Amino acid sequence: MLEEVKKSLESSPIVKKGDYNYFVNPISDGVPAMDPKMLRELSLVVHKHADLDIDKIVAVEAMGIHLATALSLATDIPFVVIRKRQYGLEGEKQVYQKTGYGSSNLYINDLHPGEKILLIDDVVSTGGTLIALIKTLEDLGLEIKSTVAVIEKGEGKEIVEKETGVEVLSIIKLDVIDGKVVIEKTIED
Ligand SMILES: O=P(O)(O)OC[C@H]1O[C@H](OP(=O)(O)OP(=O)(O)O)[C@H](O)[C@@H]1O
Ligand code: HPA
Repeated sequence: MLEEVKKSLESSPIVKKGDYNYFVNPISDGVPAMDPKMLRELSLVVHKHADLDIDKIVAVEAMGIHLATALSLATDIPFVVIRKRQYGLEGEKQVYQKTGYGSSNLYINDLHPGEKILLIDDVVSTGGTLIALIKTLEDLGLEIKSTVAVIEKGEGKEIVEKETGVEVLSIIKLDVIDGKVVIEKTIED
């Protein structure tokens, strides 16, 4: 399992965003094109390891959406997207997100106290995004049954777990070393 995913990640080009070494890959960017086999495989692995006793899958825009869609199709569980767009709907909650190379506001809609959720995103790196979201979702009274970051870059998972007390399920751990993606482990190893 995950051999194609590992190969694809290892061949990711690295681009600089300021000082930040940003890898470009189908999972995290949709560039180059995603092989559906790879997406199916990732969805299967999440399916196997995550707690799916949930009401909703919650995707983070933009690059959690395809992962949530694949999981939703495989499980028949509905998904909702935490958007970068503000709608001004009643109950909409704004969250400030800061990453290693930028920041923006995120907007939470259609999540209600007591609902059980799986939160999914493509990458955890500085942890800024997941920390802000987990804290807000808990304040809103949501029960986070699983938090999935398909790719764990550097110390992202530990940072989030230390700051929130919530476990992060990561499928592949990697780092960017000397201008290359180095895979450190996968959940299947
Ligand atoms: O752990 P962090 O340092 O917070 O980084 C992780 C976040 O960065 C990326 O999002 P980005 O804001 O680039 O948006 P995108 O999904 O629209 O590419 C990624 O999709 C995560 O949401
Ligand atoms: O290096 C990265 N590549 C793609 N997406 C990301 N999100 C945070 N860091 C990265």
